Amino acid sequence: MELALQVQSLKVQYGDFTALDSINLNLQKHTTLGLVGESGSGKSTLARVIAGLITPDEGQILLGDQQLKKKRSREQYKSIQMIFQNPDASLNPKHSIRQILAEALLFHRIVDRSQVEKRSRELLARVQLESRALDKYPHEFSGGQRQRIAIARALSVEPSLLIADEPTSALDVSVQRSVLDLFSSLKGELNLTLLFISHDLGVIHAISDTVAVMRQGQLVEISPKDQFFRRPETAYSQELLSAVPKMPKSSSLGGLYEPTI
Ligand SMILES: Nc1ncnc2c1ncn2[C@@H]1O[C@H](COP(=O)(O)OP(=O)(O)OP(=O)(O)O)[C@@H](O)[C@H]1O
Repeated sequence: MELALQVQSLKVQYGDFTALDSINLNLQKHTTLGLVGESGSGKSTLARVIAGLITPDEGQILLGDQQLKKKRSREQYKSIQMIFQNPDASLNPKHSIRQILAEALLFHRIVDRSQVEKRSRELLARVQLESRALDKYPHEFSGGQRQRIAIARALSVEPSLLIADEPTSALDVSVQRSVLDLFSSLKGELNLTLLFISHDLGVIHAISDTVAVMRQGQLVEISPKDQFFRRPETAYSQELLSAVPKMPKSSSLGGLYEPTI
């Protein structure tokens, strides 16, 4: 299997504090890596370094076989897109959805001007929104709809890696499931390579092929999903799993996972 991403000996300091320490990680193309770990363990920092929003103090990142330099090219920035917990982080409130999508499509030269409208409609259909959304502004949508628009914007530039950092945790419980289902269907339809961060092990179980566990700035386990949920390698992973309450299968996202230990 081909690698989409390689992270090698990555280190990030915030002043004297080491937020990431000796991180090594490979991500296979067209697979989903679920990243878990307690609050403050460094998950968002790792996501931001990979997306090029933070410069690491040491180590390197390869996208495909290309090493990403400190100053990335426009093409390299485009290739890694990020979905944030709060969709407003990537949606300009002063721009209509038509402008938001057109800007991304044209800036990265994905299509020429004559194709923008058609492609924008297709993108909205992908995230299960109607074309009339194009004339509206972000504040006219619910949180779940705004997250769908942020997903459409990220997909518009055809990234080779999509990073989703807690993309459902700011949403009402009632819409979390539908946004998660959208990720699952996009994953299949578009053959996405996805780095998915969540503190919710039910969500991680539903979406991941591989699970990576962070603790205090280090990666302490990387295992195939089934192995992680059946026989976690470390005592820390076991602790995370045993903290999940048992729920009936149909009750909620948490019910997607029933602990077996
Ligand atoms: N800009 C910053 N300056 C200083 N310290 C920071 C900065 N950003 C994050 N940190 C610290 O680095 C550590 C890792 O933070 P990070 O946000 O990566 O963790 P996380 O695992 O994503 O946490 P959460 O699940 O709560 O989002 C935390 O201790 C945090 O307080």
